[in-house]
Amino acid sequence: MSATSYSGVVSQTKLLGSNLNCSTHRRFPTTCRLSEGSQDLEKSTSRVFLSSCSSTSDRKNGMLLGGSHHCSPIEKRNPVGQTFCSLGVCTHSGVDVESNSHATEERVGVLLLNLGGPDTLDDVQPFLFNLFADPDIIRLPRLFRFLQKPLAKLISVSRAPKSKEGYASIGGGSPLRKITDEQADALKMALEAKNMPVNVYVGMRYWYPFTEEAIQQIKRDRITRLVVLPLYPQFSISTTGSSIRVMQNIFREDAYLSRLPVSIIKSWYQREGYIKSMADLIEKELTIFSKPEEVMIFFSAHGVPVSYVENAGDPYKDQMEECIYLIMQELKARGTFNEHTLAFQSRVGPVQWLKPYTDEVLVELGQKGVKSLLAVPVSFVSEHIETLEEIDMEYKELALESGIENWGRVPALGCTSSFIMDLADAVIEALPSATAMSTSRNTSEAVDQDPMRYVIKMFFGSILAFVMLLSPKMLVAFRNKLF
Ligand SMILES: C=CC1=C(C)c2cc3[nH]c(cc4nc(cc5[nH]c(cc1n2)c(C)c5CCC(=O)O)C(CCC(=O)O)=C4C)c(C)c3C=C
Ligand SMILES: [Fe+2]
Repeated sequence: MSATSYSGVVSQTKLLGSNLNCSTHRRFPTTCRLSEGSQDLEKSTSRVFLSSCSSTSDRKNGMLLGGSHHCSPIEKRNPVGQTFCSLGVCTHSGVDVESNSHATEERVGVLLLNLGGPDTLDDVQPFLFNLFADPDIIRLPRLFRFLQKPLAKLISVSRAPKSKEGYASIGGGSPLRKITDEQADALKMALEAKNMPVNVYVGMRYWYPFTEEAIQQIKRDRITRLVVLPLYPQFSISTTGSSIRVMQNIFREDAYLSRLPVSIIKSWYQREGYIKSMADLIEKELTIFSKPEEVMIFFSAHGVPVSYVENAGDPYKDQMEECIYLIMQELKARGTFNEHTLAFQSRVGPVQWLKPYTDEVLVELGQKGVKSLLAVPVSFVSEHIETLEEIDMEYKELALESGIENWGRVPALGCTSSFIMDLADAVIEALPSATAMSTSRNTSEAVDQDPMRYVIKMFFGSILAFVMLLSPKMLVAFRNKLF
C-alpha cells in the first residue's frame, strides 16, 4: 500500500502514530501489532484508548455523519511503555489519545473518494461538463488553461446524446452514488467491528455529493484525524490524482484543515485482501463455464491517454500490469492456470490511449479461435456504466459476433465482505502516518497572481487557442463524434 502523508506534524499526531493496527475486543481475540508508521512512536508516554462503539448515524447529502455513542473506556496499559491497544464501550465518536499531561479526543474520519456519476439523464451533460473541465482529464498546456471551460462546454454538449443513451440503457442514471454509499456504510461497520469507530464520508469528483461538500462536513464534525481512501485500486493522475489535487487546494486555504493530520492511501492494488478477493470472484465465475480450464481470463481496465504515462509519469499502466500479475499468481497458487490477457477500454477523443484496445483484442481473440472468455473489470470496484453497458452489452455483442461462444463477466467487488474488511485494515494501517498537509503555495500559482504576466498569457493564449481549436485533429474529432 502506498500512503502519503504531509509534513508539519504536530507532536500530538505522533501519539496515535504509535499503533492502531490492532483488532481488540473482549468478544473477539485481540491482536495488536506495530504498524507501518511505527517509527512515529512516542513509546514512553502515550496511552491509547480505542473504543468499541455502537453508533447511530444519519446520512445527509450522501455523506455519513457521526452518531451518538455511549461509552466507558477500558484502559489497557503497556507496562514497559511500548505500543498497545485497548478497548471499551464509548460515549462519543472517537478515539481518546492521552499523553503525559493532556488528553485529546480523537474523532477519526475516513474520506472515500470516487468519480461520481449522473443520477438522472438530465444530469448527464452537466456531469460531463464537470469531468471535461478538469485539467487532469483534459490536460491543456498552462497557456491554454483559460480555454478549459469553453472546451468542456463544447465537448460535454457534443458527447451528451451518446452518453445519455448509455445511461438510459442501464436504468436512467449511474449506480455509483448508491453503491459508494453502501460501501461507506459497510466500511464503517467493519471498522467498528475492529474497534475503530469512525465517520465515513463520500466525496465525488464530478457529481453529488462533491468532494468539497464532504470536506465541509468533515470540518463541521471537527474531525481530528483523517484517512483518505480513493476507491480506485491503482493510481492515475486522472482519477486519484485529480481528487487529491482538489482536496489539497481546499485544505491549504483553511486554517483548520491545513493542520488536520491526514493520511492518503494513494493506491492499494497490491494488498493481499484485494488480490484474494479478486481471485475469489474469478474462481467462482470460472465454475459457471462447462470447461473452466479452457476459459481465457480477459482483464479489461479503463484506459488513459498514452501521454499520461509517457510524458506525465502516470504509474497507472505499471500498477495495472503488476496488479494483474499478482491476481494471476494468486490463482496459480490455488491451482488455476488459465490463460489471461489485459486490454484497455473506454477511450474518448482524438488522442492515442493505452493499448491494446479492448474492442480490437476481442475481435483478434475471436479470429484466433478462442471460444470461452471471462471479462474481468479491474480498474474500479463498483458496477458503473462501463461494466453494465460497455462490457455487458457492447463488448459482449462484439465478442459473440467475433466467434467467441461462451461469455462471462466477473462482478465488481462492491461490498464483498473480504474486500471491505481489507479496506478497513488499510485505513487502520494508514492512520498512524497521518500528518498535516503543507500550507505553502507552489511557485507557479504565485506567477498566476502576477497581473502583468496574466495579461500577456491571456493575449498569446487566446491566439494559440483559436488556432488550436481550428486544428484539423480537433475538427476531425468533432466531425467523427470522438467526443
Ligand atoms: C480507473 C478508472 C477510470 C479512469 C482511469 C478514467 C479516466 C478517464 N475517463 C475519461 C472520460 C470519461 N469517464 C466517464 C465516466 C467514468 N469513468 C470512470 C472511471 C475512470 N475514468 C468511471 C467510474 C466513470 C463513471 C461511470 C458511471 O457509472 O457514471 C465518462 C462518462 C461516461 C461516458 O460518456 O462514457 C467519460 C466521458 C477520460 C477522458 C479519462 C482519462 C483522461
Ligand atoms: Fe472515465
